[in-house]
Amino acid sequence: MIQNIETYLVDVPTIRPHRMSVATMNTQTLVLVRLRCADGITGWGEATTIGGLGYGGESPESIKTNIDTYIAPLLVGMEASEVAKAMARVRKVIQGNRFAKCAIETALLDAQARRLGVPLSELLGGRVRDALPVAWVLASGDTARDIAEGEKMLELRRHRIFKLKIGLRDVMDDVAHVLEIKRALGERASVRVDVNQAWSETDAVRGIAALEAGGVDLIEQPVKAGNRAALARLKQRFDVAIMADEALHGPADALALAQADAADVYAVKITQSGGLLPALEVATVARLAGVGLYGGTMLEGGVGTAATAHVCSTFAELAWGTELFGPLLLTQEVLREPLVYRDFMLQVPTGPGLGVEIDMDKLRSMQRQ
Ligand SMILES: O=C(O)C[C@H]1C=CC(=O)O1
Ligand SMILES: [Mn+2]
Repeated sequence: MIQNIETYLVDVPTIRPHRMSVATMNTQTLVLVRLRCADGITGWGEATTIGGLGYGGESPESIKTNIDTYIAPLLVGMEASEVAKAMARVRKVIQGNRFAKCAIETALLDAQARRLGVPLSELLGGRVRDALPVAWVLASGDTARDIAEGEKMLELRRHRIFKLKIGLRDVMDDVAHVLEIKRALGERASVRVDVNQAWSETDAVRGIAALEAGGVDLIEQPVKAGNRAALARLKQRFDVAIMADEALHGPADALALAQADAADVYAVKITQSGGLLPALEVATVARLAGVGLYGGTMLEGGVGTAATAHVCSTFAELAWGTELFGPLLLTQEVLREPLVYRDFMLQVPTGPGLGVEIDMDKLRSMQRQ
C-alpha cells in the first residue's frame, strides 16, 4: 500500500553559469519525490525543470504544490505494486502536469523494481545496452572558455559529443562562435547546436546553411515549438540532422511530427513525455517512422538521470547518444554513490530499481526551507 508521498525542492549551485537562449542558470532546483510503501519499500522520482518558468509551463514550486495538493492524496492507500492502476488514476484525474506525472511514475516503478529485485530497465522490457554515450553542453557564453572546456573533456575521456547553446546573439555571431569551436576540436568531436527556439525561419535558413557547411552534425529546435511546418521545411531543405526538442511533449506530438515529416531526430525526455512509459511510446513512434533517437535531459540530478538511463538502455537504436550529464553540472551530489561516467559513456546502474541511493543528510542540507 502507498503510505505517503513527500516532495523536496533542493537548490544546488551549478559549476559555472549555464547560458541558454531561454535562461542563464547559476543554480538548479531539483524536484524530488519520495514514495513510501507499507511493505517498507521506498521509491524515488524526479521532476526537475529548467529556469523556473523560463523553459516549460511547470515551475519547481508548482510541481511540488500540485503533487502535494492533488496527486499524492489520490494515491495514498492504493496498492503500491499496481503501478499501471495507480498511473491510470493519475492520468484520468489530473490534466497536464507532465513533469509531476513523470516523477510519480518513476517513484512507483523504482519501488516496484526494488520489490521484485530487478533493475528498472527490466520492468521496461529489458536493457540491450549497459552504457550510453554522453554529450556535454558548452554554454559558458565564451568561445575560448568553451574550447578549453571541450579539450578538458576529451582529455578526461568523459565526452566527445558537444552541444553548444546558441540563440542569444546575432545569428552570424553565433555561427562564428560555433565554427571556431568546431575548427579547434576538429574530427575528434561531434559538434551540435541547440537554438532553443530562438530563430525565425529566415534566421534558421541562414544559420543552418553556414553551420552545415562548417561541419556541425545536428541542429536542435531552431524555431518555435509550435511551428511544426517550419521545422518540416528546414528538415526537407537541409542534409544536416534536425532535432525536435521543445516541439515534442509526448507520444501525440511524436506522431504528429512523424506525420508532418518534421524532424530527423527526437530528443526523448521522460519529463516532457509525461513519464517513462510515455517516453517509450515516443521511442516506438520514432522507430516506426524512421526517426533517430537521442536521450535528452532537463538537467536533472542523479534520480532523473538514472531513470532516463534505464529508459534509453532499452532502445535497440540510439544513433545520437544522450546528454545525460546533469549531475556533472552540479556542485553537489544527492546520491550516496555518484553515477559512473567513463570512456565517454554513462554506465547504466545495475542495482535494483533505479540502482541509486539518496543521501538524506546531503539532501536535507540543501533542501529549501
Ligand atoms: O535541451 C535542452 O533544451 C535543455 C537542456 C539540455 C541540456 C542543456 O544544457 O539544456
Ligand atoms: Mn534542447
